[in-house]
Amino acid sequence: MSNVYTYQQIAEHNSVEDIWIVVDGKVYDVTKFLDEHPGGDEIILDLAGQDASEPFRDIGHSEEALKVLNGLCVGRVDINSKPIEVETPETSTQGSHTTGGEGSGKLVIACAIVFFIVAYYFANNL
Ligand code: HEM
Repeated sequence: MSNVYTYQQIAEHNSVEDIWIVVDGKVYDVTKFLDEHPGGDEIILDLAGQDASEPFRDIGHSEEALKVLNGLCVGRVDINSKPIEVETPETSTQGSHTTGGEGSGKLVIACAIVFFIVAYYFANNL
């Protein structure tokens, strides 16, 4: 595999539709493998467009995993390029903005006010 890519070029492949990762100086297109990954897609998405050598090794992937990885190779990293910060893609489970906490806080205050009004009413009428 003779294609050589800089970290800048690799970082551009960081969306769910097009995702590359680096393992030990080689570049892998994991787009199609994402759904099949036994460790889940999120874990790979977090490393989209970046060097995943350490996390990949830390998991202790099997020989079988290494074979799959080999089949996904699209080139190698330009040795003169330096790793850069990459924004990881949003997934459907992230980024949901709930206002439930704030809403229930207001409800507690409203209940407390009602409680004190009722208590005041009874205290003055008994
Ligand atoms: C393209 C790269 C990758 C390939 C081809 C791959 C392949 C596999 C395969 C085949 C397994 C099943 C167990 C085994 O055979 O070792 C597996 C499990 C796993 N992988 Fe990956 N993996 C990749 C990248 C990663 C990365 C970057 C991480 C994260 C940091 C990761 C985390 C995991 C975890 C946590 C499991 C364990 C799942 C379990 O046993 O519950 N993988 N992977």
